[in-house]
Amino acid sequence: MNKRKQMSVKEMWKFCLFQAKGYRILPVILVLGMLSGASVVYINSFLYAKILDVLLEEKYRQAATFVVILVVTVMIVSLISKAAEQIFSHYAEPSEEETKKCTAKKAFSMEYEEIEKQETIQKFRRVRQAERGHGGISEQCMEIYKYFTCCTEVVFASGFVVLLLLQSDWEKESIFRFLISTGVMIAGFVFVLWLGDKVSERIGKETVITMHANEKSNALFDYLIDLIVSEQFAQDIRLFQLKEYLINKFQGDVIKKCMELFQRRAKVSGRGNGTVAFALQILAGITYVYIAIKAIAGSVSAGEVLMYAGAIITMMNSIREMMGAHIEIDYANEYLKSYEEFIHLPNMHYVGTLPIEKRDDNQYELEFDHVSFCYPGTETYILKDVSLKFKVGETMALVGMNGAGKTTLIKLLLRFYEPSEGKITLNGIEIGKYDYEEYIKIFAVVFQDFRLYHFPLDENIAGSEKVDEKRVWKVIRQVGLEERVKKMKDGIHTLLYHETGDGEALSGGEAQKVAIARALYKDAPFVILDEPTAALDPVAESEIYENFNELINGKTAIYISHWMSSCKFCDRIVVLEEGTVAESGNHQTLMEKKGKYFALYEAQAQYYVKKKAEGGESEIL
Ligand SMILES: Nc1ncnc2c1ncn2[C@@H]1O[C@H](COP(=O)(O)OP(=O)(O)OP(=O)(O)O)[C@@H](O)[C@H]1O
Repeated sequence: MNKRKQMSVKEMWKFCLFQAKGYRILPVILVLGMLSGASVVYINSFLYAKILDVLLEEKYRQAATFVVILVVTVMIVSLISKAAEQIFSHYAEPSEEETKKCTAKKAFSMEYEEIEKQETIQKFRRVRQAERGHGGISEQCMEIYKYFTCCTEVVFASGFVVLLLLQSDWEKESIFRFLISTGVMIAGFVFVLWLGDKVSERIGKETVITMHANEKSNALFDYLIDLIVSEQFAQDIRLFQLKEYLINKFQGDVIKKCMELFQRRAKVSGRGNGTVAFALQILAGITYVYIAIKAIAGSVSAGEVLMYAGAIITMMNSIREMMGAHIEIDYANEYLKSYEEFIHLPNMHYVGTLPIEKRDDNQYELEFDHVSFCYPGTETYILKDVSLKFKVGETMALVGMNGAGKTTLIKLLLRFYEPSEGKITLNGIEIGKYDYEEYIKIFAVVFQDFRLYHFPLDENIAGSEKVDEKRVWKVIRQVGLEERVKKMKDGIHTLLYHETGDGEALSGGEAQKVAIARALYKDAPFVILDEPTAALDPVAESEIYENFNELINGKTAIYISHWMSSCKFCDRIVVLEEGTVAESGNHQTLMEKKGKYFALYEAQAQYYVKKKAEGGESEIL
């Protein structure tokens, strides 16, 4: 494993200042909080010592005065410390939400190709994992705040130790003994601080290893939990009796390995913390002996014994807390690195800036010019030297066997991927040169594996919370869903499905109609329908075909289907075979040609033949 770079104190300070951007008061709050938080204990120790000393001297009035000073000072300083902490966390908290929003924004705006990559998924998981556990940005702020407070406490405690060392009665104590004991104490402190740093680094390393392993196991856990609540899988799990199989996955290797790492981390942490605690205890012992010697020699009073002992205990706690904070900071630092990396992942194809010319006549011409393509990381060409022109206002059917490359061709058109060879142009300009957001607006697409969101129906159709209700009703009517929607409990505002509340479920065909309605609502000049009627009943399907021209309303339409009779209404049919254009023409010419299209049509027709005149064509019902 590479040596990780720990966050230095300077970096921590810079981080706090970075967070304070826009809140100029924050560094002042930080310093005030640090000083007040660290001083409370020492004010206590100091004044207790004073009270004890004057009580022993039977100066009760003076003792009462010290008590009042103690109460008032501690109250004021504690209030300042708590207020500073609150203000700091108040400003740090929103930054957490901000990072979540930024992560989601980045993830949603990433190219499809990037989202498919394991590497990206892993980076995203890392960010999510850190957001879910420790390591968020606000937590980082609070840990740094805590770390600085502990450091200040240690500095104050060191001041007390120096005070203790200097409080010598030189007539009774030899300079030699003073130097030896001072040397031992300083060496002890330096050693404990060094040991604490090493141990926190080691535990930090283990934490990060565990965290990385936990990403995998969390991903698996999330998936398994999704399976439990998914209606889609609920049937299969019961029908195929997958209960045992899935329960075993909860105890699978990935999860076991993660548990082992958690145990190992606990061991390392237990051992490390134990060692530091032991070293601290020895150091405290030495210091107590030192204080006792001084007390016996009469160099320090009873109250001062109490004060120094209190300071030593506080310092031990501060060192322990400092270590804990350092581990958390280190861990959160790893998260922040992942976050930075993720947010700054470059966008590959979205670099184009040309605006799309707004045309009322929809004269947009798309062309595939000798396009070949293989998916990233593979060597098999899925499309080979495809040249195609999409004529304005034309309806074109794309047919071919499974895996012929039909959907791939559409994905290239939508810039989900870039062609490996050749180019795709819009009105003569390569599509990559256009601004992506504008480019994608000219397409309304229904994919075969479309998804509806578990949000209200109208928002699903409009793709926004701002809904033009008239238009929603229009497209609902066009796809034949009007009666169904009228029966829904909140009409077009009805929540779909159950994931985000008590929604209404749709049948597969109804969902497909909503997906088509969504495409129609977009009112884009290009309509792409990939197997748009696969889930529709025969009546709904024939209605869609009969009204197809009305539905697309003179737009350019690309239509993928395995149902050959539904291609007949298209102006042009393109047959893809193993990634190449095998044939192109209208139904009549292709049937007369008796080539691939004819073979596909006839293969289907034999089951649904209406009539077959001698030597003539069959007609699929
Ligand atoms: N993301 C991907 N990475 C690698 N290969 C892929 C990817 N997506 C699809 N393929 C491969 O590309 C080939 C063509 O797939 P495509 O989905 O374009 O076919 P299709 O003609 O639409 O098929 P169908 O009629 O079954 O929908 C398939 O062999 C498939 O395995």
